[in-house]
Amino acid sequence: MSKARVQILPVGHRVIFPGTTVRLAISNLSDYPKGKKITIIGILPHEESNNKKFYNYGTLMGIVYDHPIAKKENSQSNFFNNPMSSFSRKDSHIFAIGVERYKVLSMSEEGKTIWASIQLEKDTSTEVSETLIEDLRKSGIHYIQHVRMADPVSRERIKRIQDEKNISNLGFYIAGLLEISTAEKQAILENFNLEDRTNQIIAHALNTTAEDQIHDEINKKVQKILQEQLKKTPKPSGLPDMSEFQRMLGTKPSGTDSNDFIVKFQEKLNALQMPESSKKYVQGELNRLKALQPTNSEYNMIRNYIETAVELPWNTSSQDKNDIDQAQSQLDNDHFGLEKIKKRIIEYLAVRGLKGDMKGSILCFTGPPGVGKTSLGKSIADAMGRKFYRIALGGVRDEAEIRGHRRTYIGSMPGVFIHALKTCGTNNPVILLDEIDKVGKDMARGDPASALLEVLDPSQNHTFTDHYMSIPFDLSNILFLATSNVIETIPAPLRDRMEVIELTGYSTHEKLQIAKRFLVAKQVNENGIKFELIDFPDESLNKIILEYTREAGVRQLERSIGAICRGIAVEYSKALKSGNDYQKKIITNEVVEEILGIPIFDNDLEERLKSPGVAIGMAWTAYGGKIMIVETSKSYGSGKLRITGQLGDVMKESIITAISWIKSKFPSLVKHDKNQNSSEGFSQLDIHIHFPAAAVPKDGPSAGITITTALISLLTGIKVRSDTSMTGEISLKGNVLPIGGLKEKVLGAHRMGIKRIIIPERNKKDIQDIPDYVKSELEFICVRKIEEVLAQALEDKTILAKMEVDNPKL
Ligand SMILES: Nc1ncnc2c1ncn2[C@@H]1O[C@H](COP(=O)(O)OP(=O)(O)OP(=O)(O)O)[C@@H](O)[C@H]1O
Repeated sequence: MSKARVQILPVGHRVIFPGTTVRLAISNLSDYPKGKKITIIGILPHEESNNKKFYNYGTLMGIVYDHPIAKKENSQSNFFNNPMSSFSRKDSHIFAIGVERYKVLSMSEEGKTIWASIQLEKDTSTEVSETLIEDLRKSGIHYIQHVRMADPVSRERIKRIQDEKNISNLGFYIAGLLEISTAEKQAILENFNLEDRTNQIIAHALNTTAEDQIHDEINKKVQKILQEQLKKTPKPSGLPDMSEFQRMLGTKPSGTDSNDFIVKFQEKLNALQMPESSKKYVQGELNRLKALQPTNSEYNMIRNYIETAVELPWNTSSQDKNDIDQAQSQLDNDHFGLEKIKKRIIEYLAVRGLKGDMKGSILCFTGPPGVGKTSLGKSIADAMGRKFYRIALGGVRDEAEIRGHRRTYIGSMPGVFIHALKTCGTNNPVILLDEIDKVGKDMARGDPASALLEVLDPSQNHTFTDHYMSIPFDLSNILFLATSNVIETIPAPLRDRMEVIELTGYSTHEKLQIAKRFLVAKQVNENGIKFELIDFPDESLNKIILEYTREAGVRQLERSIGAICRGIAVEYSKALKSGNDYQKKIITNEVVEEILGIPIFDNDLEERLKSPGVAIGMAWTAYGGKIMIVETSKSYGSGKLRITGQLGDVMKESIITAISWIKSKFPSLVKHDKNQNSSEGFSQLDIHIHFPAAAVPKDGPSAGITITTALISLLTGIKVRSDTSMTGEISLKGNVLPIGGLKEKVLGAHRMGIKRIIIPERNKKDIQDIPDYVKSELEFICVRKIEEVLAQALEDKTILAKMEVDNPKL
């Protein structure tokens, strides 16, 4: 092997092959003058990861004057005959053509120039079959046609590939075109077995083509070439494994896992008991999958489809328990109280069990958050021995989320019901449609409510066809339940399909029982503490209920108990680590404050009603009933009325009505001291009426009597009782008119420690809906006229006598 000493031109991450021409940027052109002796340079690329480290093999280049692409073949053949015959220079670039590969023996730096003593290297084996040469040409042309076709010189390149007689140069030429990494190109350069290298180049050319997502047909050609290759050439050592190419191409040979899943799909499909027409459809898709190349854009989509289809529980169901006693004890074990609701659930389950189908209305648990709607659903599933799945409907705006996307859509998926069935693995789960009142109606993307209706309709749902699946699936074995916060916003056709079961908020007493019997145990367990090591006395649980939560349900209460348990868990694990004994921890009020911080709510109504002009009303909200304080104030002025607290129009009208009534009934009260003789009344005063929690919008007529009472209290200076709350609309004549949502309002007031409740006489009948333990702790005062309200609510009843004196005729 001939040795030489040459100047080295570092070329970064470029690998230049023998036989290829390149344009190189040169920093100092004068180093390469025409006719100067240095005419050969060594090109040595850096290793990709490290700019300082050169590869050991490079290509010896001759600098050429006439650019071979411009000067066509003559110059090139001249050059091959005599590399030093022609040189080119142009601006700060030179053109150079690769001649021979070399190995670096040693390197040295002299000033800015790098020198290396090198040894030229030739192929150790030069034997290649005609077919391999043909395959090389085909793969090169194929690569250009499908990856580099946009290049303006692609036709010349194809011609060159067709014409090149020197197989080594042909391979290097193709390798030079490939968009592969420096390391991969360098590996080709350093391969001195011609046949091996040729195979290597073919593999890269085909692999890159496949990566570029070319058409199916081309893949088939690729596959054919590879198969021929496999048959004709015994695998030389060092040649990458063909199956590896095929893996890269995504065309795995048989016997590998890509075929395994097809075989598995087929087996599963054969075993499935599903309608014949559906089976045929899935079989059709499976046949398509078998014929497709994995690189085809549809391949994965069809694969996912078949996977879903064969995994759906076409014929798998869980055995119903149908044991009413067991169902009753399951419900009792999971929930405190809720007797009426449990009774209705048991009836429902008994009827379902006898009829043997799931047709009939759907139970919809309605009520404030955290009152156990979801957990009742779970208990029902457990009682029946069925799987449970919750679908959060809140915010579903797109029909496709229910009915699935058509498969033409990229990233398409089945709808929530098919997904639920696949997850459950049985075709008769209990599916809870959570927050059915929040199902949006968005005309732009279909109507999810009507899609839902189809799912729930027993006359249609046995052939529910999800758009993604395209084949019907029988949903009639599913037991549907629903939850909602309010009934009013459930789309009417859906509401008609449901039997509404109302859950009201819990009283303080009930919350305490729920906490003691369920929540503490649950949280202690979830936080890894031993039950014997923690004691929650009633007093501290009550503290949490009253001072840290203000809710109808028990969600926040459960969270607070959880937070305390976590605090104790930290102490406990520290003690364990240091080997100390851990004494049973009693959660005193102090511990509660230590962990939860200072109390969030002060429930001292007495304090708030210390001055006249404040009265307690009651409001109904989707989150449960609550008390609503009305505050009023007066100042010298000109009859201005200011109302704050985000009130709706109806509520504002109540204020006007209240003022009119006061003006007509109480002329002397509204006269201001400053001008005793004026008959203008309010005209001497500015009145401000405020409803705290200003950020929450409020509306409705039921605050009428509360506003009137607050104003009378303000004008007379007589305080309103702090143990009394009220609700009722007021008419201009001072009649108290009935209101809605009494039960929730009363429960809300009861939670806040109210003892007396003033309600319209015509709402008396609603008292029966209020649980007995709440009734037993409350005094209900039913009224017809506002005068009765005042007599009951104000601390001093003499106001009534004053009214009569003031205006006996009215
Ligand atoms: N009566 C009860 N007895 C025992 N635990 C209860 C009772 N009511 C509620 N819980 C518990 O309170 C927590 C909250 O209940 P759940 O999640 O079922 O409320 P929800 O009414 O479904 O609320 P949302 O409307 O926000 O979904 C659960 O841990 C549940 O077990």
